[in-house]
This record gives sequence, structure tokens and C-alpha cells, in this order.
Amino acid sequence: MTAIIEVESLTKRYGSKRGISDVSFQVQEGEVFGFLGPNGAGKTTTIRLLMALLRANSGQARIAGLDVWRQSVEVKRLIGYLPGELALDPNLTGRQILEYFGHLRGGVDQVYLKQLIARLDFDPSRKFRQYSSGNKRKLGIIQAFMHRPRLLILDEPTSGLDPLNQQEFDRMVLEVRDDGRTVFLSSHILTEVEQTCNRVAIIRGGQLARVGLIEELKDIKHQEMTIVFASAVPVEVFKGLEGVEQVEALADGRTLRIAVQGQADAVIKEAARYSVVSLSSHEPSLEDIFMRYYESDGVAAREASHVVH
Ligand SMILES: Nc1ncnc2c1ncn2[C@@H]1O[C@H](COP(=O)(O)OP(=O)(O)OP(=O)(O)O)[C@@H](O)[C@H]1O
Repeated sequence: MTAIIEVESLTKRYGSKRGISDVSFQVQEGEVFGFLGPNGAGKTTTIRLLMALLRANSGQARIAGLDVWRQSVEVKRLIGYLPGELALDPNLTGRQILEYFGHLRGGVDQVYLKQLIARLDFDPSRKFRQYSSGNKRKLGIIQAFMHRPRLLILDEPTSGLDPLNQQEFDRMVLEVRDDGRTVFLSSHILTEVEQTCNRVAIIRGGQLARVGLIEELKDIKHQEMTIVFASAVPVEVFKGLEGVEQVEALADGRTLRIAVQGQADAVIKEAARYSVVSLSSHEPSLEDIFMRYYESDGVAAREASHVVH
């Protein structure tokens, strides 16, 4: 495999404020690479440096062997880019905007474009200013995909999309990968990148904390489950199960709150031995994961110094 994105010691300061510091990673051609980090971590800054919308203070980045700053015109021809926020003429319709981007790219396959519009259930007849944030995201995704670029760089592509559209988006990303093309996408939600990415980099406080295969990041996967049983269950049994970090029994005696690291399999199988009234699970935000599960015992600090390539 060859690297399509090569980032070396990239640093960007905003005056005295930090943007990113000494960030290095590589993305191989044909992979779906997730760039994961809490809000303010430096994801957008990194992406804007790749797109030559910002100039680095030091370090360098290459795409397909080309310097992103000095050869930015050639680089941009290879890319479909979805910015974090789309700022477009509010009076143009979705269709006019897509036509405009299509012309810029020397024409696009109209059949593929129509398919993308249908798959995301996007109405191109409305004016940009009338679109909700979810519809703006759809328009941005369509324009990034429509010319079948060799590399897609997508800044938080699924924020604001409903679950059905998100699933369709995941399928579109996997099709791009099956086509041998590359996707680089940022997110602040672990489960979002799990569906599609084979490798992930985690950025935090402007610095790369980890780079690894998605399977290697099991330790950062946490979920908080609430299970209501028809009658009281033995709490101790749940405490000893694989992956269970904490069990809290509510005063009614039938409700358990269980914090799980990694897979919930053991908990679900044990719960199924009793009569379950309801089960809900939510994934804590990356901020919460870092604060609750790492900060207290200094694991985060150790991880920050342990970058796996
Ligand atoms: N134009 C700017 N001027 C000053 N500081 C900035 C500017 N843009 C970003 N920053 C700072 O740089 C850091 C990284 O921000 P960045 O937008 O890259 O993070 P992010 O991971 O994309 O977060 P989000 O998900 O909130 O967009 C933050 O501390 C932010 O306040």
C-alpha cells in the first residue's frame, strides 16, 4: 500500500493560542481513516491545513506525493471536500449549487449524481437559505462525492443527519473504499467511525494521542446501559461479568445501571436469563470518556506518549 496522505510534524498556532502541535500520521490509499477527537481538539484545523485554507507554522503535509501548500491546485483536483460549515450563496437552489460544482469539475456523471440525491433523500429544488442544517450537510456530501474523487476529505460529515441517512452515508463510504479510493473523515463520536473506518487517529488538545486499527481501540469504547427487570435480580452476578466496570442498583431494586467497556455481550446474555422490561444504552461523549475513564488514573497521559503507527 502507498500513503496518499502524509502529515509530518504539522504545527499551527493561532497567535498565542494553540491549534495543533507536532501532528504526524499517514493514510494509505484505499482505506477509510477516521480522525476522532472531542470538540476543539484540532480536527478542523488539520483538515484546513490539508486543504491549504490555512498555512502551517511548521511541518509539512503531502497528498499523493504533492505538497499541499505549494501544489494546492493539483492537490485539490484529486479531492472531494466537505467543510465543517458550508457557506454558499443563500439565494441559489440546491440544484444550481450542484450544477456550479459540476461545471467547476469539468462535468460529472449525471446518473451517479441523481442516485446520490435519491439515496440521501435530498430535495434540490429549495434555496440554500431554506435548508436545515441536515439538508445542508446532505448537499455538502453530494458535492464531495459526485465527481468520484480519488480522496474524500470530510469534516464531521454525519453531524445533523438522521440515522437512516447516516446508514446510507456509511454505505456510500464503503462503496468508495471498495472502488479503491480513500476517505478521511472526522468525527467526535466513536460509534460513527466504527461503522466504516479501518484505522483511526485520536486527536486531543491539539496533539495526536493515538493512531491504530479500530480493533485496537476497544479500550476507549464504553457504554452506559440501563436495564429494568420485571423483578429484583442479583447485582453481584453482573459485577463479575466481562467488561463490566461499575454496577449501580436503583432504589426500586429492579433497575441496574451498568458501565461497560468494550462489548456488551456478557451483560446482554446474563440479562436475558431474567425477565427484561426495557434496556437502553448510550455512548458517553469522547470528552466524558477521557474525563471519567482516563483522567483519574493517569492513563490518558500514558497514552499520549504512546503513539502506535
Ligand atoms: N480562527 C481561529 N482563531 C483562534 N483560535 C482558533 C481558530 N480556529 C480554531 N481555533 C482554536 O484551535 C483549537 C482547535 O480547533 P478546531 O476547530 O481545529 O477543533 P475541532 O477538533 O475541529 O473542534 P470542533 O469539533 O469543535 O470543530 C481550538 O482551541 C480552537 O479554539
